Amino acid sequence: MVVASVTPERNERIRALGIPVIDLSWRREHASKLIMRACEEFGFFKVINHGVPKEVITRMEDEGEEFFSLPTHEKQKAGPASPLGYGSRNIGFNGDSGELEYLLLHTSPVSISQRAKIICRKDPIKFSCVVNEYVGAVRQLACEILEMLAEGLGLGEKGSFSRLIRDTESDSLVRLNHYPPNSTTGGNDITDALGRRNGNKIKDGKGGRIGFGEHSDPQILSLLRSNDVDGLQILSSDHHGGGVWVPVPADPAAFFVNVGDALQALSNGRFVSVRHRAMANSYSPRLSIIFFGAPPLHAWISPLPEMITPETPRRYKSFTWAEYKKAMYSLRLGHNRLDLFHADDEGENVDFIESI
Ligand SMILES: C=C1C[C@]23C[C@@]1(O)CC[C@H]2[C@@]12CC[C@H](O)[C@@](C)(C(=O)O1)[C@H]2[C@@H]3C(=O)O
Ligand SMILES: O=C(O)CCC(=O)C(=O)O
Ligand SMILES: [Fe+2]
Repeated sequence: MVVASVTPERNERIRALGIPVIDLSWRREHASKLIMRACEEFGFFKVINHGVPKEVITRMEDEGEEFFSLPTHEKQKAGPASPLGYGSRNIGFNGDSGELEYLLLHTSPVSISQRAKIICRKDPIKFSCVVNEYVGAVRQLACEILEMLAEGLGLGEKGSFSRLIRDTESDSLVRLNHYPPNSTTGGNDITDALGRRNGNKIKDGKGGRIGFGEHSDPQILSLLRSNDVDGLQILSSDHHGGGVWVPVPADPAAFFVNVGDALQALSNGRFVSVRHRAMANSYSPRLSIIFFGAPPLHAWISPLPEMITPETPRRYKSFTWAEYKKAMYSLRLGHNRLDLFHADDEGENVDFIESI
């Protein structure tokens, strides 16, 4: 059986490097070329002039702030996250934790309206409207970016990627992460489901508090936006197979775009899913909102035929999104779960999936 690899402990290196910035008001072919390059080299870039209205963002951020400012016992009514709902410190089901609390929601309007009744008892209809409006605008931005990537690859069908997250049965998620300030500065602590306070700080190699540990996003494309508090870092690989953590300065006017594992598989490895994490080392609370664009559960993820050539043979097996989710929820946050679906491990991922 194949066992997914966990990235080994690194002697951590942190370096300020330039992050690709794409201005969506540029000429389309120019922007598309730069987006392609960013997805090939880093799997990460920042977009400005993205067209998501400021008011839509502000309304969503206000709902998040209002929810996280509720007393703990009120927030806990929307939890524990399983995986959807309110979570505090615990991430997933396999022992990962971080210095944060969060709300994880499915983006289907039916699911949002059901959750809204518990998350926002005061005005669930307003909460649903605000989230639906945000999701609609950000999904549209994700689709535009995916269509530019399809054009950049010269695919006959520009909707090859975007149709998966436009689908009404798309399994896309939206997550609000709240990282409280460092408690030694007098900030408000968070408690986990058992009421434990954050006494045991989760540290990186340099004494920083890890808010959300190293991982890649499993979906197709993630769009992250945060308030003006820093914390996000991406792992940039050097040419010796090592990596360096690159801090990403906060920019509330921008969206940060992550290539996810599913896009790496669809593009046969041409686009790389970026490993990233969030530090919670600040004096101010950090609020991030992430849209994870995903296919429907029954959709097949398979390298597109155009991406398989004699020079670039098939790297990944075909799998459904449901199979991938099953594998990911059985693994830890930091696992390289796409490793389980390499084309050269004939039949082995099937054993793995059947055994979980
Ligand atoms: C530990 C886990 C949490 C996670 C599911 C997983 O088993 C491995 C991937 C994690 C992740 C990272 C990106 C997103 O925040 C997330 C919602 C996702 O789709 O995969 C989380 C999962 C989660 O928190 O439920
Ligand atoms: O909150 C952040 O900045 C990053 C969180 C993240 O990577 C995630 O929720 O998948
Ligand atoms: Fe992430």
